[in-house]
Amino acid sequence: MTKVLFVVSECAPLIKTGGLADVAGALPLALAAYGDEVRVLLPGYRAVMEKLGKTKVLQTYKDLFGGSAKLRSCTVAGLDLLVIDAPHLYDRDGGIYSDVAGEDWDDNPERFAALSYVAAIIADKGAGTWTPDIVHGHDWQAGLTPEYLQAAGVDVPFVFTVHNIAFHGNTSADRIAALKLDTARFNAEHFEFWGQVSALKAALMGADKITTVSRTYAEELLTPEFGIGMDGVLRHRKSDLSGIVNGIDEAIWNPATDPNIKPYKTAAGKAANKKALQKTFGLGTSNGPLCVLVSRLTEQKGLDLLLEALPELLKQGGQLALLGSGDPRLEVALLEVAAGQENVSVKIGYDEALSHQMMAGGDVILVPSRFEPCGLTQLYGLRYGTLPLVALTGGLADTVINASPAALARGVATGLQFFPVTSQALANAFARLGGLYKQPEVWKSMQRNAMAQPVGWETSAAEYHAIYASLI
Ligand SMILES: Nc1ncnc2c1ncn2[C@@H]1O[C@H](COP(=O)(O)OP(=O)(O)O[C@H]2O[C@H](CO)[C@@H](O)[C@H](O)[C@H]2O)[C@@H](O)[C@H]1O
Repeated sequence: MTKVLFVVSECAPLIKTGGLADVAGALPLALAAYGDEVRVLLPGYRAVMEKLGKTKVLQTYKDLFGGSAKLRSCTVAGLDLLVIDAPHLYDRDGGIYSDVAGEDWDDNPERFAALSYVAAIIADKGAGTWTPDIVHGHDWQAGLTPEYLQAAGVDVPFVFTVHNIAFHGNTSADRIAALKLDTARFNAEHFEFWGQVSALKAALMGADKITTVSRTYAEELLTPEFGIGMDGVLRHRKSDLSGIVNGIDEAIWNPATDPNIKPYKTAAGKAANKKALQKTFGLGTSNGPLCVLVSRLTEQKGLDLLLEALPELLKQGGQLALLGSGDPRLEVALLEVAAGQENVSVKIGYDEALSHQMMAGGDVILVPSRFEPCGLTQLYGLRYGTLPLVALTGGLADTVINASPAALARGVATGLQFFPVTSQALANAFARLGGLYKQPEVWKSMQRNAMAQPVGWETSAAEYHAIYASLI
């Protein structure tokens, strides 16, 4: 049994802004099946503290980056949590990374340095009677952990997973002392990146093993196009880098038992959900496929490509129901298109229950991302018989079997992929989609394939387990 400390800035069902939280909430439970014991170290944001119930105080810190703090332990939804109760860092209005106006918190470097700093204390002194054999950090928020481990002289292996390389956690060099970092290590071998402090670089240089969330993305990361400045560092660490595809929590995402929908065991049960979804989105009926999209609205997700290719979908009789929030300009652009099209409906906001209803009621889940380390919504789609139409990139390349003539002839297709990732290629894919939708037998067989594809955590949890075992 390996004891693993997850260090992560969000974790479902306590706090979620995106896929990172899903992974942090589901992987510990999947690892338990392999005998690994995971505790999740998480900042005590106001929304988290409200959900904790009874906790036990394991440690107190007089001065954790500007104020006193406590480490609390408790169990929520089967997850063993270690929560940093530090009101000066985490108890505030607004989002977990940004204020009410959407601006990043000025003290984000300190807020997440504190997370990494406490991780090193736990690796050193334990939390109660529990001491980790491995520390496993996720994304830049956990990135300074190896620096603090090193400073404390703690020799616990550190595994780092890249969920999204686009966020570097950079800050100016004049904060080195405030972040309790060692000036002597402000160099290219450690946490310096183009004259700045980079939490991501610290992790990539300091980790014993680096993983990312699909095999294709692990290869893409080595190229300038996808490495977003870190490709050189990653090429340097190539022998320690691997890709492990994400799974989904099959208990929460199960069309046969999902409390948010009219449950179904075969794709035939989707019809009633489609009707309900059209009503929710104010859409009429149509003879084409109902496409759904659930996403953070950022440049990464390719919404602009979708807007350009949309006329072809509508020409095929298709409909679009979209749920998302993020970039205000994208929000406005999407709402404007929806206002002028009876077959397009957009809801701005974050709505977990509605996202389930969209998986159940949609014919197609769209993921036109420019880059996608893994992607989770296409996996939900597969499980719900909602065929993914995705860009051929990252995890989308690894999890969807394109309806090519060969795949159709062999009866193995589960969705559609388009490449290059351009609006023209997406429009072509919509034309292909229209053709497939008009062939009910082909469509039904693709739905059966999709629903039969394994999308759980078993295989991937075994791969993480093997990495931990290789380090101790
Ligand atoms: N408005 C909304 N309402 C309700 N639910 C919403 C929502 N917007 C997004 N979601 C949910 O948030 C999650 C998004 O996860 P993704 O993996 O698709 O992308 P994300 O870029 O956040 O994750 C990053 O990390 C994950 C985890 O490793 C990688 O899969 C991914 O490629 C990488 O970019 C899904 O569970 C989705 O349903």
